[in-house]
Amino acid sequence: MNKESVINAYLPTTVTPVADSSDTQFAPSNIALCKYWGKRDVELNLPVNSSLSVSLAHLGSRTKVSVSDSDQVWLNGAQVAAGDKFARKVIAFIDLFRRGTDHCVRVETENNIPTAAGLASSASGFAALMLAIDQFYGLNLEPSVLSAFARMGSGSASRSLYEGFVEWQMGIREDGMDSFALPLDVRWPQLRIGLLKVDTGEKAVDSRAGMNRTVDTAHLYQSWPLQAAADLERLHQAIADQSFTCLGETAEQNALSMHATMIASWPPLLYWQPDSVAAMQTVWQARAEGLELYFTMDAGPNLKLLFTADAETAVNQRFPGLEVIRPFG
Ligand SMILES: Nc1ncnc2c1ncn2[C@@H]1O[C@H](COP(=O)(O)OP(=O)(O)OP(=O)(O)O)[C@@H](O)[C@H]1O
Ligand SMILES: C[C@@](O)(CCOP(=O)(O)OP(=O)(O)O)CC(=O)O
Repeated sequence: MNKESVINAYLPTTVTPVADSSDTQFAPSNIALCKYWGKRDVELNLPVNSSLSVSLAHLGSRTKVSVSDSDQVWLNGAQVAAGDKFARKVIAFIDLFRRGTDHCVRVETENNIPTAAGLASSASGFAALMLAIDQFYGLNLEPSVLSAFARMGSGSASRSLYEGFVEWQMGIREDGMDSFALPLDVRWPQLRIGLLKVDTGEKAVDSRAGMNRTVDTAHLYQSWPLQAAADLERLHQAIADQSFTCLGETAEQNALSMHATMIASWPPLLYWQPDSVAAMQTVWQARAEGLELYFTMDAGPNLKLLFTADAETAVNQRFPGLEVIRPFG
């Protein structure tokens, strides 16, 4: 099944831009505590496993779509060349929705997180774009449909439609319309996330290519779906009990297990840099000294530290200048 045929079933045959649709739409970035790693359908971004994330509050993408004389994509105030991969992906996504009409669009987007550095810019980017498209064409789609459509842009974008804890159910349908995310009705005001930026340059192998390479070449990947299912269950329990130890241990082991499958692929994929490993060792040393501090990492060299409000001063002493996010305000 392709994206067009899935979307056709949910949209009118032609869509027209709404006259005064000039609002900018915001979507937060998110960091998975149980990762999405591997697809059962590459075209629709249908995952092998369900995943669970926490959104990064004010960090994310702001996007606006308007009518223009030519198709244009602007990122952080600069026009992106039409042939650039970034622009091509954005316009290809717009094309899924503007069938039957001949207008051109100007897409303006701002990321207040580094782009393509393993800090989940694709998640907030496609979620904000989906919200902007929904408004631009006056579609008024339900959140679950917005999430499923955003997933076709980038899997992790399905979770960036919401604040707080979010679960993306893998679903079983062939068209993937049961594969969308929903927020968890639980808050954890003491939770803190520290962004430890080791390198914010664009990574050589993006998540999509890294994920496909792992599924195709790593025998170790066979153990991943079981690990992810068990971790998801443990995270639900940890969140229900507000047990930070269980949350931190599960998230860290989940991230390291994902990285183990990457390292076991061919050619090998190692997103870590020496400073990433040094930071992990500092976290482990801090824990050995009694500080409740854990980390998670996506497909990149940067760490996201997990801790609670009472540990903030001690964490800052070990990681001076750390950018700290309060996901629940
Ligand atoms: N504001 C945005 N609007 C639309 N698309 C975006 C936006 N920001 C990023 N993207 C898309 O996301 C891609 C980067 O995704 P990639 O998965 O490589 O990195 P990441 O999302 O930063 O890292 P990860 O998903 O591993 O945490 C960009 O090349 C672009 O296609
Ligand atoms: C490691 C991850 O960040 C992978 C994210 O992958 P993407 O959502 O960027 O992949 P595509 O669906 O191919 O666009 C884990 C996660 O966010 O769950």
